[in-house]
Amino acid sequence: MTASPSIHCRDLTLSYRRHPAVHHLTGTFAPGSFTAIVGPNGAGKSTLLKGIVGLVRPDGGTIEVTGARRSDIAYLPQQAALDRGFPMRVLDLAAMGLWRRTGPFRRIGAALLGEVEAALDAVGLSGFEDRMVGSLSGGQFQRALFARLLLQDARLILLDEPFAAIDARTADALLGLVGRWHGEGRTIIAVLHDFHAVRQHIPETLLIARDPIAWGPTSEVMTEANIARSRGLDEAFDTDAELCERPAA
Ligand SMILES: Nc1ncnc2c1ncn2[C@@H]1O[C@H](COP(=O)(O)OP(=O)(O)OP(=O)(O)O)[C@@H](O)[C@H]1O
Repeated sequence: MTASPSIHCRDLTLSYRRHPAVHHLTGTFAPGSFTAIVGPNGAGKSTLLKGIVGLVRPDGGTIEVTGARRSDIAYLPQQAALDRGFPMRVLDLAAMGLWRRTGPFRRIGAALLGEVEAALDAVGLSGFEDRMVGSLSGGQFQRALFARLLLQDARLILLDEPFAAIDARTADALLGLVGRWHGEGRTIIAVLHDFHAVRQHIPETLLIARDPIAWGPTSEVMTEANIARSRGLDEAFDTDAELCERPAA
């Protein structure tokens, strides 16, 4: 396996129409680290992931991804951002994860088909291959997306609320899968709202409320004092707020 990717943020500000959603963030997602991004609604968590994949450009500071090309990042957006109406079988959705290896519009042979079936089996979706994605429940759809991630075999994986609106058993199964990816040396970042799961399973945490509150080992970051501070900055994004005039460090 190649070296694990890392991400360096230096005085990073990400904004919408110059109103900052992520404000002066400095720190590193280390190679092979597994980090939760936690914070109140509107704290800039999704925006930070979008910044890492290049969907939102910094208007202050920098983000540097080392050890992976942006096109090689596996990024799972929030479910709400995904269109499930597209007529596609579960098998085809999962097989999209092979895109880097097969290129677009190539038929997949028996060996790769076996890999797709194995990935669906790993997420508990054996027997669902020919179902249309629109007919799946929310949790089954999430499992299918994880099968696609498995096949993508990326070294850098970004997950935006991957366990929202799914039952505890499915969340546990998928969290176990993510834990295995971490064990394989992949670098993983997950936006999560379940503090209990974060404390139990995720070694590193970035707590953010537009401005960074704390970043480091989860037990040091997820203190009552830090969480209270983040709540104090709740809904920090305000379209009437002053534009960010603080010069980059
Ligand atoms: N496309 C956009 N245009 C304008 N403002 C946006 C856009 N996307 C997000 N914002 C604003 O930026 C701020 C940060 O949003 P973001 O989605 O990053 O928050 P979040 O921490 O992921 O929140 P949640 O927990 O509610 O998903 C919010 O106040 C949001 O309203």
